[in-house]
Amino acid sequence: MTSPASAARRTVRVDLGERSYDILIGPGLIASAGAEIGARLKGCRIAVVTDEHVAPLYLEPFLSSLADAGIEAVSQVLPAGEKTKSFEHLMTVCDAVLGARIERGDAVVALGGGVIGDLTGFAAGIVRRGSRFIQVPTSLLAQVDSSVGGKTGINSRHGKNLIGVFHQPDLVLADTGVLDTLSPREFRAGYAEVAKYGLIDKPDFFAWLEKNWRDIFSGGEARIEAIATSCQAKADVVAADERETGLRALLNLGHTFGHALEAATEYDSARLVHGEGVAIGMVLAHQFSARMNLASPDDARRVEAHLKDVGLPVSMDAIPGGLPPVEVLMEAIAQDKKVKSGRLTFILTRGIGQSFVADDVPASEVLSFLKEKHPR
Ligand SMILES: NC(=O)c1ccc[n+]([C@@H]2O[C@H](COP(=O)([O-])OP(=O)(O)OC[C@H]3O[C@@H](n4cnc5c(N)ncnc54)[C@H](O)[C@@H]3O)[C@@H](O)[C@H]2O)c1
Ligand SMILES: O=C(O)C(=O)C[C@@H](O)[C@H](O)[C@H](O)COP(=O)(O)O
Ligand SMILES: [Zn+2]
Repeated sequence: MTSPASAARRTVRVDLGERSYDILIGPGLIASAGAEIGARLKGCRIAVVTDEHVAPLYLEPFLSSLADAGIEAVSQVLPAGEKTKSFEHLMTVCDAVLGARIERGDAVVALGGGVIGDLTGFAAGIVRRGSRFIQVPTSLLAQVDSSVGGKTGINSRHGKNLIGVFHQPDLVLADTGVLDTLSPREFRAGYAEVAKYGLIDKPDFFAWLEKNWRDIFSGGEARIEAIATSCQAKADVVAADERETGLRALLNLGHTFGHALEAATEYDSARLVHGEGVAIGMVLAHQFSARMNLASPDDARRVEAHLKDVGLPVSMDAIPGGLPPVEVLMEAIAQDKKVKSGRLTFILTRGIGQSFVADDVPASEVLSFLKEKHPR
């Protein structure tokens, strides 16, 4: 794969019939948000939801871009971090949207990372039985993954993302300029989801990442190329299987283990964030595939080496503060949304870029594998 000639704005279309939408990718999109939104959603008012880290950096520029385009807006700022994906904050967002008399034809905007996107999208999906929704993702993770595809929701004490709806956005504005203020830890976490697309079914993209990841971290054309490639990969899967009846489950590579680890660390972002859980989960998925004689252990070592190179955690013992016993992880795994008739479904692999959906994975095998890997 070669780098593009210029870092100009890119557009990826998510093809879903009457619910199709564009993902605009490039620098300066917050400054031109008013014009982009005004051109598509004529005469709408807007409720913007953001978090306390993003608000001081980007709320005012976003609101003034709307004001310049003659769009009236209200805003709601929430605490940052995974714990915000809760009923309490869902209620706050619904109250703010209704209190501002945002109508169905108006729009609810998520300005922030995946936490704000998932929560706000859920609120937009249920307020007035479905309101228009715009994603303005500000983290790498949100730009390459969570802002696309319409999965929205909150966490439950029974597990991650267990309460939510599918609700597609009408537009995604991914301003790549804002990624310069993201912490290195959060940038790395988002990178795990970028690498995921290579590991699912794009071995050439994974090899390109192994070579070019430093350029992605430092910004410029390689970063935009990686974001656009990721969005296109996700858009293709979502267009083929919007509601995860089959193929879309591939996007869950590393997530069955990762979500169990997030639940086990009580969604404490100081200990583990989603992308870190996915990084550890993808290494575990490759190691488990090797243990089941589906793939070579060399592939698992290659995945581990690359994620370690970029500075991501690659094993459970990298999680600070210890973990509950394996049986607790197994309980979270049993609540995974891919479980069918009580049988576990995992995304396993035959090698780099050869992932597949494995139904009916024996729980006993998973348990003994996790016992080997658990730091105790
Ligand atoms: N719906 C989906 O398809 C999907 C896909 C992947 C992940 N997710 C969800 O997304 C969430 C993780 O998203 P995330 O990694 O963006 O976490 P996040 O929303 O917590 O954002 C990470 C941190 O970065 C801060 N931040 C965001 N943008 C910033 C910027 N430009 N400058 C400075 N700070 C900034 C945030 O305030 C936060 O502290 C998880 O809840 C995960 O389950 C959903
Ligand atoms: O969009 C999807 O489909 C995904 O699985 C993307 C994942 O990266 C994301 O973390 C998603 O929220 C997980 O979905 P879930 O259904 O396992 O909760
Ligand atoms: Zn994810």
